[in-house]
Amino acid sequence: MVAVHVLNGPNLNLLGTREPGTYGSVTLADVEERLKARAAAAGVDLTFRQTNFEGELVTHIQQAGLAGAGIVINAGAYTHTSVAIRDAIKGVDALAIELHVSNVHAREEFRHHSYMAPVCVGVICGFGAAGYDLAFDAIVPLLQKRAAAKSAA
Ligand SMILES: O=C1C[C@@](O)(C(=O)O)C[C@@H](O)[C@@H]1O
Repeated sequence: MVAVHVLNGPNLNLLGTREPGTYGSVTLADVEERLKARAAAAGVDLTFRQTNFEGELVTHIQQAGLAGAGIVINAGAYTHTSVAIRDAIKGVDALAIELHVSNVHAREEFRHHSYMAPVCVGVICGFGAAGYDLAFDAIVPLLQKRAAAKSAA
């Protein structure tokens, strides 16, 4: 069974009430519930986490990567500031997708740069909370392919 860890960084616990014009009205609990149903239907082991602390997010990445899980990560503002988060993804050789609810490229200049993007498989942004579903649908076949290649080796 493939495993996916959906990791959320600072302020994402406020999704649904925080700047609704930018982030929409869907809450993180709504997203978690939807993804859990999706994962159960697809036979995927899903872990869903949120933290406001950079070091804790690093630990969550390490735990996911070392367990061989794929990572969907919305690191929030740490995307634009954190070398530690990039190093964690790289350090455990994680298969990761960077996710943003908003289109960061249509926003302030400081949101255009991501420390994580070069160590992720790809980036999904600008599709609102539906981006979580898109990322889940994108990462599962990659993990299945990786698992099949490992068992054939
Ligand atoms: O906290 C966030 C949320 C965000 O990651 C998004 O999901 O659109 C975009 C970031 O720039 C911002 O700091």
